[in-house]
Amino acid sequence: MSGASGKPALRLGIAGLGTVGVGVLQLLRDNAAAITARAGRPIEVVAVSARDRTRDRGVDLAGLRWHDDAAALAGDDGIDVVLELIGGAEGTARTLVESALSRGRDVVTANKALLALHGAHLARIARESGAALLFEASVAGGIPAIKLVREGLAADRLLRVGGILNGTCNYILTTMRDTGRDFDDVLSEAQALGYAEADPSTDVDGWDAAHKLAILAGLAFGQPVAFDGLHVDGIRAIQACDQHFARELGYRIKLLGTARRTGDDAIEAWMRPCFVPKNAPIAHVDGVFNAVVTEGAFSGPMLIEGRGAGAGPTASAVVADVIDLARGTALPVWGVAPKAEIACAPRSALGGEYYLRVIVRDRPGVVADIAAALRDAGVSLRALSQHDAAREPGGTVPLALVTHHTTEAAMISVISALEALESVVGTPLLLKIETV
Ligand SMILES: NC(=O)C1=CN([C@@H]2O[C@H](COP(=O)(O)OP(=O)(O)OC[C@H]3O[C@@H](n4cnc5c(N)ncnc54)[C@H](OP(=O)(O)O)[C@@H]3O)[C@@H](O)[C@H]2O)C=CC1
Ligand SMILES: N[C@@H](CCO)C(=O)O
Repeated sequence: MSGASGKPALRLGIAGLGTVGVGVLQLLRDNAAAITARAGRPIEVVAVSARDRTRDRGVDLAGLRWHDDAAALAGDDGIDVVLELIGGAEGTARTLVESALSRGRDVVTANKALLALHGAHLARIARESGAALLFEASVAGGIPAIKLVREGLAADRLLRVGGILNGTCNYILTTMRDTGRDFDDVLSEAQALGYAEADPSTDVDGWDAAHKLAILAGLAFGQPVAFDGLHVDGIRAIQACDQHFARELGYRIKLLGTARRTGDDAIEAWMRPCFVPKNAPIAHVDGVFNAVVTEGAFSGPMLIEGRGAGAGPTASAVVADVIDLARGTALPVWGVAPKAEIACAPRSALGGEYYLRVIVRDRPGVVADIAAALRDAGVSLRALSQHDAAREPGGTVPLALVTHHTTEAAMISVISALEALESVVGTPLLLKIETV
């Protein structure tokens, strides 16, 4: 088939017919005329694959070739572009993408784990074969984060990228803040509402957001980031008392990612819950919303907020990539010719102001012991607060400490010293204070 332009249709093969795959089919059908006009040619789905052929997916699959083995889409010569919408850094998704790229077939994917862990390798395959690999949907769903960093800011020297990159965590932290409820309780609600997976660890332990941060950092700094050096903390340790202290001290708690240039060939990158000043724009990105933050030497600071997940927003990003391919626009994976991976600074090299929450047995001398641990590590205190209403029947009570600027190495040594004290219960919680 060819369109009014006389150009042949771009033929798609879709692997994965879940939330995103079905969303793409629906978007391509519902918005076909506008998409054809923008792409300059028709876009046609010709083949699909998923695990269960018999499942009713609420979309009409009549006339589409079905592949039981998704990896076979890579060798289907009736396809111009493979859409990998299965997920996972290994297994069928990886095999399919590698195989399609090495045959010179263009690939569009929403798979952040695959890009974060194997992006350098995939970029090499794509470069050798001349295939394009596009992944707009892999970061922050419907927000055009990749286009912002790789194209919109292509002329700039980016100093920092990051943001709130996981809607599940942002929903949980926002609900904990607004209701005073505990993490486990709100997580169960998020699962019931379909925001969090039955196994929520990829989201709540910070990995999903860290994958997205690694991709943004790779684009911002023009070379893939060695993912195993990225410092990742999730939100499981946040308690209702931490939300209380945040409010009292003038902050909000956000799972925040930052990758920052620290030298010509050096970056720091971390994904962790942080205190952010309550008046900062990012403090008001709430619920399931995501925000992408950039800071350029020329463009200055920027924040874009939007929906980071769901069928519609994610499909919009996937199809935008398809339109680019239909127009003949495709850039190198990391925006420049492939380079070696860049390492992140170790955690001990990080620094800043910190919030430290300690559960203590409330008796004379406890604060003196804590002050001694801070003194011994050379850490200066800015504020101290006790949450008396949260006193447990056994006499334990949460204490919050806010430090002046110090090193993370010093805070790690403070925590070790505190854990050795008989008057300290459990593991203290350390959160970075980030002024974004
Ligand atoms: N959901 C979202 O909001 C977002 C998702 N993404 C990413 O998009 C991708 C897809 O996510 P999502 O749609 O939510 O996932 P789903 O779990 O909803 O769907 C996954 C699909 O992949 C199919 N599948 C699984 N294993 C295989 C296999 N071995 N061979 C063929 N098909 C297989 C499943 O088949 P079957 O249906 O038969 O079981 C299912 O149709 C992931 O990389 C995800 O991280 C990115 C941004 C947002
Ligand atoms: N699970 C992710 C969406 C997929 O990227 C989130 O909660 O933001």
